[in-house]
Amino acid sequence: MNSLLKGVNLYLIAMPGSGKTTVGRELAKQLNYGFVDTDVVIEKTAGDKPITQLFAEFGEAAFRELESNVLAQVCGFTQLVIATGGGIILKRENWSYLHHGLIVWLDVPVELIYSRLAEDTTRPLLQDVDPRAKLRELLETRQPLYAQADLRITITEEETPEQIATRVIEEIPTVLKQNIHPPEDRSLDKRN
Ligand SMILES: Nc1ncnc2c1ncn2[C@@H]1O[C@H](COP(=O)(O)OP(=O)(O)O)[C@@H](O)[C@H]1O
Ligand SMILES: O=C(O)C1=C[C@@H](OP(=O)(O)O)[C@@H](O)[C@H](O)C1
Ligand SMILES: [Mg+2]
Repeated sequence: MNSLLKGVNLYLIAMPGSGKTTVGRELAKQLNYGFVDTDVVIEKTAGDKPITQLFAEFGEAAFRELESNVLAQVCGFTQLVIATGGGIILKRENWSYLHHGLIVWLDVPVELIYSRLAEDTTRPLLQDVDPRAKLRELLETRQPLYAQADLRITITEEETPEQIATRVIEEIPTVLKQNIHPPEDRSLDKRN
């Protein structure tokens, strides 16, 4: 699979709590790829400030700016699995970066996300009086955007991160895009 992908990055998109970070780490291991989590890079860039603090101090718009900057940097590298933040799909400019690689949507039912994140305080957008309703509301706006992924992986409750990663890898050949060039081809593009 690694040779079939030829270094092309995988970008995981999905609702918060869908397992982008967890499955992404496992995917990288199975593919012998590097792993990057855009949220972690954002926190480091901001001097090790947690995402919740960045939202509280500077607001969501400032966070989104940082997120786009990080994505732009990361997509210059190859052989990476990139776990994005759930809202990365909101900005049109981000799609031009995501399309440098193969985009995978981890489609997880709201109820399963809710059960996973019930005790979690690290997702500022879900610190709501009714997090279940908030999740539904977020999904309603975002679903058409997530649906623009190259590959949709519908996830059930029983699957471990390892099993999901294996399934992603098995499905990649069905969607390898003609227009995705392995990194070594990019210089040829410039000459033509
Ligand atoms: N396949 C899975 N089975 C059980 N728990 C999972 C699975 N994937 C993720 N989780 C758990 O769900 C929570 C959210 O996962 P995370 O990887 O942080 O999601 P995201 O990065 O999409 O927000 C974490 O507590 C994680 O351990
Ligand atoms: O859905 C969102 O808008 C967000 C998701 C979070 O990442 P995860 O999807 O990894 O939870 C993080 O980027 C931030 O809290 C905003
Ligand atoms: Mg994450």
